[in-house]
Amino acid sequence: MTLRLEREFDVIVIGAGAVGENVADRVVRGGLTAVLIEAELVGGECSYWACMPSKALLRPGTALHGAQTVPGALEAVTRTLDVAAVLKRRDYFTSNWQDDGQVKWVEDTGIDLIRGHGWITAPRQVEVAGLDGNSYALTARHAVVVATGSTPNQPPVEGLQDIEYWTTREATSAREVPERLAVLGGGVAGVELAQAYARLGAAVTLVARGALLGAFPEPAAELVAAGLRADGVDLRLHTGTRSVSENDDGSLTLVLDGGSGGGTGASAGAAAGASLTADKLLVTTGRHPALEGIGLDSVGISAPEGGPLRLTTDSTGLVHRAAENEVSGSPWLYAAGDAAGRAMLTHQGKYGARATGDAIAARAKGKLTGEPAPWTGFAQTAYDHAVPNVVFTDPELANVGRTKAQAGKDGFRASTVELPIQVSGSSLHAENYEGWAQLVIDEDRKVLLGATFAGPDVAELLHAATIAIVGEVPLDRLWHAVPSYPTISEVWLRLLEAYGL
Ligand SMILES: Cc1cc2nc3c(=O)[nH]c(=O)nc-3n(C[C@H](O)[C@H](O)[C@H](O)COP(=O)(O)OP(=O)(O)OC[C@H]3O[C@@H](n4cnc5c(N)ncnc54)[C@H](O)[C@@H]3O)c2cc1C
Ligand SMILES: NC(=O)c1ccc[n+]([C@@H]2O[C@H](COP(=O)([O-])OP(=O)(O)OC[C@H]3O[C@@H](n4cnc5c(N)ncnc54)[C@H](O)[C@@H]3O)[C@@H](O)[C@H]2O)c1
Repeated sequence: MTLRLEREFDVIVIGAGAVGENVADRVVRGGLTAVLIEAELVGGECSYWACMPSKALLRPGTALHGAQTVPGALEAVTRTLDVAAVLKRRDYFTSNWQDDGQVKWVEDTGIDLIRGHGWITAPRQVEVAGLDGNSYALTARHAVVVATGSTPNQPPVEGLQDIEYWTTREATSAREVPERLAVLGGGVAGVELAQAYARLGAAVTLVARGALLGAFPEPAAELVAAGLRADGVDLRLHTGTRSVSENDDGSLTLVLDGGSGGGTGASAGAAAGASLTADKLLVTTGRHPALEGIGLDSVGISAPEGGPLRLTTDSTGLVHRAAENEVSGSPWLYAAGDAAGRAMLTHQGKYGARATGDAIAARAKGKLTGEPAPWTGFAQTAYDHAVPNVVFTDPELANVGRTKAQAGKDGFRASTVELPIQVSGSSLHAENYEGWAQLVIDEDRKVLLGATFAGPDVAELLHAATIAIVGEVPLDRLWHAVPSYPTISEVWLRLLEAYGL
């Protein structure tokens, strides 16, 4: 029998990904009740089809290659990757796509969970079509949080809608390695998965309409491109994809628009009019916030004429323009994580979630009115200054804060200092270590605005830069932060010397 159940909570969170979980955790810590609504697996994309499985697929190849770059260890490497063992370890990190562990955490934390699809019907009202067959009419005493994540973009390639292709979900959960894999899109997901599959034995071709990793400084992206090429990835850059069709044997043929043909490294083009045949096609052309079908129109939020449906939020995650959401009255609608459409990264989404959860609890208790001051616990100030990004390829690319171009656009008088990474630590780390580092400096305040590192195992260097940017540490004080000898961090000293200290 189907039941209609009416229930009331302080806070309703739609979406139990990493971000929704963190919002709910913080409001419960703040003394409120919370319910998570989840249509699929508790833990969301990151745990099952994104961060965890993709990194589990990449790490064994990086470890093996790392050993191969150190004489003494190199001689001990006698085999290639054990594909079955790699996939088994990936399955372990995704808990075999079972969410019991995360559900237990939710229960132990004192958060309620309703499995089903949720949508907003009016201010503070949420309807859920429960997976148990029941329907739920929920009322939020204080807040509703949209933490519904994001959805892959489908590029306008003729024939794509008629074939079965891989999104990152299929690529991160595959049980077999295809013989030939075509990857469409030269962003973060594309390069990571291209390298993972190349190292697992697939013949990989990556087609990108622009440069590889175009959002990052070119010398850093060039190093990643060289790493992919060394693994046999065929990079077709500055190359459009006109159409795709399925052949009688089930393989797929892509007709390419042809590239510029010019350039080297991360920006080399493909021959015009080329085609390529593969067994699987992975499409990684970006993602957009998952906001369709969640009832935003019922509270006055709809897509602008001819444009996509997007939310804008204040520094606590409060959604602008939602009915009855004005800060001076009683705000109730928030968005966090990928759904909020800022940086689509787990760590950044969770940071936002902590601030949103704390702000909701503080407002409920009358401890917060209006917008909080920057850098207080309720404000997501770091989104504007220091979003850390790591591309987990081999070599790695790690970047935080502003590039020089972004700094200029934001009105800073910025300069850069950059160097190849050639320090005692790096030469001990690997034979022929190749890396690159750049600092972006605010010339008026003499503090860091951004930093980029590329090279084997540089990801762990990034947090030092994040701390320096968030702390607005003056360069002449940074001079006293002495890097240990011999580590790759010695590049910090070299960069400051090159700047003139
Ligand atoms: C291949 C890949 C690799 C990545 N690797 C990294 C990485 O290494 N590091 C990193 O920081 N980021 C990485 N990301 C990004 C990261 O996965 C996302 O930023 C993160 O998952 C966002 O978390 P979220 O909670 O906002 O959304 P999600 O994890 O997508 O969770 C949203 C949840 O809401 C549920 N939901 C949606 N609509 C409804 C509804 N109406 N009712 C009920 N439930 C609903 C969904 O089922 C889902 O479980 C990667 C992304 C991809 C695609
Ligand atoms: N290590 C990590 O943190 C990590 C790893 C993977 C994904 N992610 C996140 O997941 C999100 C999605 O990753 P992604 O790589 O799909 O997005 P992305 O935005 O990084 O890259 C998308 C790429 O697709 C290209 N593209 C867009 N439209 C196209 C079209 N019509 N035809 C051809 N190419 C087109 C873009 O030029 C770009 O190179 C990103 O926000 C990223 O931050 C993070």
